[in-house]
Amino acid sequence: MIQFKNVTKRYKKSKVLALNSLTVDIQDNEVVCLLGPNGAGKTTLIKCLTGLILPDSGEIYIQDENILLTKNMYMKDVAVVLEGARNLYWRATVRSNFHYFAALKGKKAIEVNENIDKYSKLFGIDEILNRQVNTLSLGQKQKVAIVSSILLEPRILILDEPSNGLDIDSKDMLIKMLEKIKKQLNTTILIASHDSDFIRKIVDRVMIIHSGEVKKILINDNITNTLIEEEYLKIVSS
Ligand SMILES: Nc1ncnc2c1ncn2[C@@H]1O[C@H](COP(=O)(O)OP(=O)(O)OP(=O)(O)O)[C@@H](O)[C@H]1O
Repeated sequence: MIQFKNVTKRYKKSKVLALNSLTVDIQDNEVVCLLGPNGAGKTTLIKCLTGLILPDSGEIYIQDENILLTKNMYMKDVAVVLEGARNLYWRATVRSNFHYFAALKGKKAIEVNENIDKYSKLFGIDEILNRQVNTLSLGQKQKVAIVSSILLEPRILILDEPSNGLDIDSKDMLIKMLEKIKKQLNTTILIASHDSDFIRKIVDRVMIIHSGEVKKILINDNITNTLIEEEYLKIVSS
């Protein structure tokens, strides 16, 4: 379980209170969407969870371990896929990217080759392993970015606007891919997205964030686009 307990972050330069005593739990193997307007605090929350910034106060737990005290949890357990596959080197091949990012987490090529084969086959990218990333379509890049992030089988996967720019087929492919990751790797998946149609097809819960607080949690029990949008507008305009 991931637990945010009274997490507060005020940026010194802008003096903006980006997280305001935010408290929320995310269960193991759950797919959760963070939905909120620009400036709501979604990226700040993700940055705190990945160790890129430290909150001013509060606690963040992964499996009962306070990660603000034991920073080694970040590298091992949390993987992030940035928007637009920005976490790939576009001039390198797919395989070189996999080796490079595994090396950053302390793994030699020989230690990840088995997982490269396994996950490339599972997600249908084995044919493009030797292609340079900049020759791939956006949908293929997104697949590669996700496979790169799960090679070391993280406990938590965070995706920032993963459906941006994808056509209907590629979005369906992404949904199937995330379902497989959830099922086969038991990963907890956190998605920041504004795409309500994509969200309703994949998530267990939607957390609506505004002014650095979780204002509402919707459980995905036959949730509709309209319901997500209505609840969102109610909170944003209140
Ligand atoms: N490095 C920074 N320095 C100063 N202020 C910042 C910084 N990063 C974010 N902020 C401010 O903190 C608030 C929350 O920003 P954050 O990026 O977390 O929002 P967000 O919900 O991710 O927005 P978006 O949907 O636009 O990405 C905003 O008012 C933003 O201007």
